[in-house]
Amino acid sequence: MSTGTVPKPIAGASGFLDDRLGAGNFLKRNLRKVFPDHWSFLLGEIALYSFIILLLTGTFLTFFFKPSMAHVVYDGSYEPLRDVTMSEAYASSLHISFDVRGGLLMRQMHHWAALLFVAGMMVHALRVFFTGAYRKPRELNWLIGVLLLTLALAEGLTGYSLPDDLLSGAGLRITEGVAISLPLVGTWITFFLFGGEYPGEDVISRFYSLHILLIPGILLALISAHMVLMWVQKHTQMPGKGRTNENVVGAPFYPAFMAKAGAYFMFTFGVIALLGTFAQINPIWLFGPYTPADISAGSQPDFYMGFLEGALRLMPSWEINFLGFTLPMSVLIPALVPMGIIMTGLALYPFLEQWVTGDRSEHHVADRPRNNPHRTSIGISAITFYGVLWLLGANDEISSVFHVSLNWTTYIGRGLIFLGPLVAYIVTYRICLGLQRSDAAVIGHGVESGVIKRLPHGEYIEVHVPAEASIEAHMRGKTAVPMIAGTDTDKDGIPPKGMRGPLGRLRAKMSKAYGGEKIPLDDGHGHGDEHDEHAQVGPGGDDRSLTH
Ligand code: HEM
Ligand code: HEM
Repeated sequence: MSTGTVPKPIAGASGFLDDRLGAGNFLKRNLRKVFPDHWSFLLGEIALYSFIILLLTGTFLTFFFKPSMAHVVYDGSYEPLRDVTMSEAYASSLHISFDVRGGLLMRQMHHWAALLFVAGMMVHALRVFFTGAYRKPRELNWLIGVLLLTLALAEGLTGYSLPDDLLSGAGLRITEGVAISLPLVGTWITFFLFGGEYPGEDVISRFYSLHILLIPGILLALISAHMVLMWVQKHTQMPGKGRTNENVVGAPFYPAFMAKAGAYFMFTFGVIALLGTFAQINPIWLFGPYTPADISAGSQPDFYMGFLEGALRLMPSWEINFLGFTLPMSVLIPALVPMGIIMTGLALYPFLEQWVTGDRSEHHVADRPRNNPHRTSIGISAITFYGVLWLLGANDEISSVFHVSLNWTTYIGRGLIFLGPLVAYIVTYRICLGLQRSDAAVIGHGVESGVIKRLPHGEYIEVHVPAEASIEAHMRGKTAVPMIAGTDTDKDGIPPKGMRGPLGRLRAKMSKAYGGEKIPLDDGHGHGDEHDEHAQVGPGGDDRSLTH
């Protein structure tokens, strides 16, 4: 949607392009495109800008990093490791850290940007999830997002394996353990990845190709597709005054949004530069080179790998021996199940929700999380599941800092992994309903004005006034969660098509539950409604009904 007259700079630029490419109208239309405004829409931008910084700092690192496992004797300026034999990869990472001007800053900025990239992406995905912004027509962009998240984890893993110090070696060792545990293809994959027996001489150069070429290339292509789709489909907007499924209320891309985005990029850059300057990250020189025989104490992966590490630590040591083959469930289950549950669950969610609700309409106004309590509870349950695994990834630290036995952290973790999501679901559900009731109370009774009034019979009440129009419009932007129509049986007792058989019955039940809770906004049964303190009285003292 475009607004107002075309500003001079756009007219100039579009005239120039029109004369040469005939693309003036395209530019005019798109530069005036309206973007809605909400703080949570900035989360995706954090991921975007961190990615740009990763490309810039990563390119700098490639000038000096040597992806080779050939042995060299270190003769750089870091005294404690002088004359130690190590791989060229490790020696070059030390060289970057101590002898290349600005090298350590670039390494640290690269690492911090990687953390911010994944963290930004995660909270962005949560924002999209909790507001239901993945619904039609944005399912494709959601799927691209899930792919981006998976690739980012692979990019991080290949990245922090590159320096070939003791810490990255510990990560590689786990990667090898997981790969070799795969039934049938495990040994082959491991030999392919490591170029023979672990650790071999090839893995760093292979990870290097993946890390600087293949994965960033795919990431770049997918991020571009993600942005184009977002542009074409338009952004969702939060409910509010005048906002409907048919319009977009906000500021035009040029100049308002562009200025904001530019400033926000600078801000992200500044934060990463400050972190890179002042907060040490991955001090590879502390632990020395990787040798398979050494075990590093206190080694922790980057935060985004913590959940897989936790899953490994949580799992009992089960294995199945069959016809001379061993299936190490203690590695296989933690490697495949959490990743499988979380990523597959994420990818399928929009389609499952569509199947359950039967809702095939387009949604351009986002939901407030409280207004879809089941979705919100499922999301918080998933976060709890992930969080327990993540915490368990650091159970050695928890054990030593809090002086509890390591075994107990594991036992408690094993209980929490089942119990935690359940409790989280119930609590979140109640909180959502409570928040809906409080909205209903505001709409039904207005907000406290601070004015105390004495009634003729002596009672004191606080006068309530209508909430600000914009707040009320925000609260009223609530659409009921649909249910499949006709879940009931017909006169012969036969359920409608698509609802027959065990799966159909399950679908009908889920549909009823998912769309079932209804707290009307004007139900007037907000908190403490029976008391007069909620009397609907205007500021002037007249009795005034606020029911709309
Ligand atoms: C074109 C893009 C990229 C290039 C050219 C690049 C290049 C590099 C190079 C050469 C290193 C080894 C340097 C060293 O460790 O001293 C490295 C390390 C690393 N990369 Fe990247 N990278 C890119 C993108 C990414 C992305 C998207 C991520 C994040 C998910 C990432 C995460 C990491 C991590 C965690 C390290 C370890 C840093 C450290 O040693 O502390 N990289 N990268
Ligand atoms: C490299 C990582 C990513 C980047 C750079 C990125 C960037 C963005 C940006 C800038 C927007 C528009 C502003 C906003 O809504 O925040 C957006 C929208 C969107 N993103 Fe992402 N995103 C990434 C990953 C993801 C992931 C992991 C998911 C989901 C699993 C996802 C799903 C979506 C969806 C569905 C929209 C449209 C939302 C709407 O219109 O309200 N994105 N993305």
